[in-house]
Amino acid sequence: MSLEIVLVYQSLLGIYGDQGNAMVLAKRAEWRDIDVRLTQVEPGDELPTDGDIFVIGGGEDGAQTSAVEALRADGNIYRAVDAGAVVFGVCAGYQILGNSFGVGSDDEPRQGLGLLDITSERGPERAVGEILTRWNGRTGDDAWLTGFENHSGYTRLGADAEPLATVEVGVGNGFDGTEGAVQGRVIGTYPHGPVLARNPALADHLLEMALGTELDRLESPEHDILRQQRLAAVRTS
Ligand SMILES: NC(=O)CC[C@H](N)C(=O)O
Repeated sequence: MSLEIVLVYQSLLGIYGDQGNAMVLAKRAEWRDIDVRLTQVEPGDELPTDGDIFVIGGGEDGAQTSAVEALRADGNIYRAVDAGAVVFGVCAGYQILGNSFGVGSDDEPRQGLGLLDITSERGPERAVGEILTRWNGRTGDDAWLTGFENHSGYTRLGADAEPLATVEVGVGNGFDGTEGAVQGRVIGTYPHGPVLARNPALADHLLEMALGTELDRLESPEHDILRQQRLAAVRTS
């Protein structure tokens, strides 16, 4: 089995450490003896149309506008999604996957990529802090998702997108107690952390979607302890 992970536009969307999501995906695949290639693309480079998982991170309002313009001009993200790629966007990377986002200096809605049926606009107050959600459709300990959020934009879901999770602590999408969105193989979420380091089951879910096969669980007691610490911290905050 082989897998290409594509880390998109670190120069624009690299300030929240979400590149760690690409590293977590690569490591968890490697630990299972999957042949992994991690490709970084910057504005001006063409995105590979045959990438398996595209990872997009958080960034500032202006940078996310530049990123969406470059991605639209490139166009290959659409070809990759049509070919079955998984796309995972965090915060600004989540908002730009939607139909529009209005979080710039003038709050004017900017056109998104339209890969998720969501719209984002400035919320009543900036959401900053630890977030705890329950992953919809999952049970057990893996269903708890933790991270930290830091965003002004709040997000409404349209009919074609399903929420990823339900908020227990924090703001998430902001309007209705939901967090993140899923539409086919495109997933967006607000938490940083990196979120896939905090929530390995979500990382494995992306790998399984991309590979089209179920993966064996990886035993990692250190990660389990770290995860329990993060869960305890947010529950008592
Ligand atoms: N952390 C982020 O990526 C922030 C995204 C966006 N600029 C907002 O404030 O909503």
